[in-house]
Amino acid sequence: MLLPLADLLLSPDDMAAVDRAAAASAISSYGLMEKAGQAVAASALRHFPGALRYVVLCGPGNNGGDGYVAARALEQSGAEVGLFHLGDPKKLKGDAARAFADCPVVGETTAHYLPRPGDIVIDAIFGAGLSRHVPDEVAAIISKVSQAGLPVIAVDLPSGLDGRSGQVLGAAFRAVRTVTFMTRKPGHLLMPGRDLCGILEVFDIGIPARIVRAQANGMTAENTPAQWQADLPVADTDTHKYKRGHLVVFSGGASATGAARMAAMAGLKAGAGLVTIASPEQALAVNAGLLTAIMLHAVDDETALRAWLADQRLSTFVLGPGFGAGEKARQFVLALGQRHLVLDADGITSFRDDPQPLFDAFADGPTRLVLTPHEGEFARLFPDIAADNRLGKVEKARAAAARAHAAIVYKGADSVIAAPDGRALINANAPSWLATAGSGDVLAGVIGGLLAQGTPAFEAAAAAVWLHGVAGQRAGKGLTAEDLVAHVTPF
Ligand SMILES: NC(=O)C1=CN([C@@H]2O[C@H](COP(=O)(O)OP(=O)(O)OC[C@H]3O[C@@H](n4cnc5c(N)ncnc54)[C@H](O)[C@@H]3O)[C@@H](O)[C@H]2O)[C@@H](O)CC1
Ligand SMILES: [K+]
Repeated sequence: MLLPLADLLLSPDDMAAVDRAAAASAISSYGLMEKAGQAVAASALRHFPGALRYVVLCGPGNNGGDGYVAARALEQSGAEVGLFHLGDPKKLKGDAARAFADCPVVGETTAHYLPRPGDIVIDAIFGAGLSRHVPDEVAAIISKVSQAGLPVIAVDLPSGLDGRSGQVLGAAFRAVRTVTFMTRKPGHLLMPGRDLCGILEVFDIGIPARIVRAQANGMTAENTPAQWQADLPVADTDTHKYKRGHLVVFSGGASATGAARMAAMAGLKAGAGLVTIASPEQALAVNAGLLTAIMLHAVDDETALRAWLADQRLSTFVLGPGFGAGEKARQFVLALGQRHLVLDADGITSFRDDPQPLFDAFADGPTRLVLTPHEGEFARLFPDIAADNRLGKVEKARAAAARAHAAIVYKGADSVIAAPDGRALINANAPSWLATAGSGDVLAGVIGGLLAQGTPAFEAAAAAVWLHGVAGQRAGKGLTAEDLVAHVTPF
């Protein structure tokens, strides 16, 4: 499927390839820089019309080049402009050298910048080309500007932010606005990058969409309905409940049943035709007392589970919420055969020392396993991937998905959903108050509910994360997991 251009996320390397391809197709690269710098100046004038001075900080590459164009445009608008270079501007090359030569403002070295009240700082020090920790000199300017409390407009990316991973390389500006070009980068959505960018503006500087698409690998995007809407179950009028799938949620013991009930209710609300809680005998009474629309079945051990599994209509399972980590969880998971499974929380932890049998059990055919680890659980299942500092959250989730033959929901404020084939989506609709006890149980249930209705694993996981975010927005601040369940609605 052709993803909307606005949803695509290009890594800095992809974007550099776009630049080269644009230049190779006779598009003027200086023309692009001109439009980029003009867009920055326009944004500064529009959003900060009362600035006493626009201070443009220019670095040694094309990000600095955009800054020189912006300084010229601001000067030509009649505004007061201060220009400061990092290093010797005579050493600039290519388009940046030309932008410097075309800039009428006389600048001085960044070390001489003294913040004044009323300054608006335009950060054009580093953008997509930042390749290592910022030098001390830049860290010092960042801290000077932040201590003065001045508003910062970042060109492309706040300097110090890694556009691929969203991580800070040494130190980074905290911008009130970031003006970027053509498409966003993963670092604009991943944390802490998303917070450091402030309000993001994406300007079309005129690179044809076909060039952007050809260079983007098409594999990384924001999680939006366009990615999975077509794969969601369609409610046709002659549907009966068995056609809409039978979801089973495993319950913990008598003192730990709430999580499973939350997941089961969420699965039902996401549209599963039937939902059963598989409960230990000792917890049947407490579960029965608190359930209405959800069925109950006693399952105490692996033998009972295997006998029950003769019913082929039991298509999808959720194991983890409240279940307790240990050998019983492992046995149950490995008994499921060709079924679909959402493995969450304790279920994930149960495989911490020996995950390979889990990965092997779900290796064949279309993806049947969805894993929903938060950061700690991710490190238990994929310790080497978690510890690899060269990888950002997207690359980590992608590597884990390929290894586990599973759709991965790597949870957080910036949940990443990844598929074994390399597709990855970054979710950005979750309100901060969604991080509450039981929230993960609801998410696991929604994924299960969609899987049970035949939505493919990656799409079910991505849609569920998005629906979960919407439910959180609707439930509002101070929500409990029960409120969240009440606000889950199918798309
Ligand atoms: N993507 C596009 O289509 C366009 C991009 N443009 C701009 O071009 C920028 C990318 O330009 P560049 O690739 O030149 O990259 P940058 O300008 O971000 O930085 C590269 C320069 O910084 C140096 N550098 C990198 N990390 C450093 C560190 N930690 N300490 C000291 N020096 C360091 C490099 O050696 C190089 O000289 C974008 O961010 C954007 O602002 C625009 O000019 C117009 C078009
Ligand atoms: K910048």
